Amino acid sequence: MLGVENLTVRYGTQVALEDATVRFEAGTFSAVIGPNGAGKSTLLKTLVGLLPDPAGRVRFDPGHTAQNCVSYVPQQQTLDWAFPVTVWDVAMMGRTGRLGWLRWPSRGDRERVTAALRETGVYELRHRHIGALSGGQRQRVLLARMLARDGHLLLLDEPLTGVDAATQEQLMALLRAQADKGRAVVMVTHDLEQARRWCDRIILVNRRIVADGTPDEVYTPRNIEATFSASYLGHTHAEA
Ligand SMILES: Nc1ncnc2c1ncn2[C@@H]1O[C@H](COP(=O)(O)OP(=O)(O)OP(=O)(O)O)[C@@H](O)[C@H]1O
Repeated sequence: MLGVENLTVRYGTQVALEDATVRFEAGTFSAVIGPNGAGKSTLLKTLVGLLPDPAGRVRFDPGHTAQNCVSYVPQQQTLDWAFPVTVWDVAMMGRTGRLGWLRWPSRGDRERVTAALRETGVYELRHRHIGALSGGQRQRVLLARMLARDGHLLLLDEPLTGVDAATQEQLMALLRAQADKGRAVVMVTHDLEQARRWCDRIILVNRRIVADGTPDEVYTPRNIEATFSASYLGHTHAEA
């Protein structure tokens, strides 16, 4: 459905991602896993068109574009939760593409948003200001916006962060169901165990793609060490 070929992304002189080739298929739930600074968010942002791709390494199947098929859920902490809008407004952005009334929502839009808010369990909170939500509720609202958009490819950057165990289970089941309905779901996560339980496919990243396959294929001591060891040592020194 969508892939990158030999993708290298630099911020100035720093290489965030090097020679990455990966393809995401319909009906599959993939986890992108790696240490802090490994280039995971960079991969998602390139797929969704938020970073320039001068070499044209992002490839969609015919008829698909980032605009018509991708739903992207950024990291929660990158958003401005003080913005004066309600839960309903944010979910409606999934339909209209923006806040405000530049495009008046149709009845179909309102029905889709209602269904998405019910599916994620925040319909009762629809009139509430987004600043007055807990971390888990915020994540549900972002998922509602994603569902309302009806994309074929769902990209989520650390959806489990700041979410309690019971809510994590619900979110994972919801994403699994989306993949089972034929969507391609891609989640960045630090949680190796949740990824093993719910995902078909694991992609280990540490500036390069270290491994790509089923959890059993990918979770070998050698791959885990190649992905995490150097960075963990680096963090330990930095924090000491
Ligand atoms: N806008 C930017 N300008 C400069 N450097 C950046 C920018 N965004 C990311 N980087 C750097 O690129 C590298 C990869 O960052 P990225 O956010 O993709 O990592 P990540 O794997 O998502 O990390 P984390 O798990 O901490 O969210 C890091 O070294 C980061 O400091």
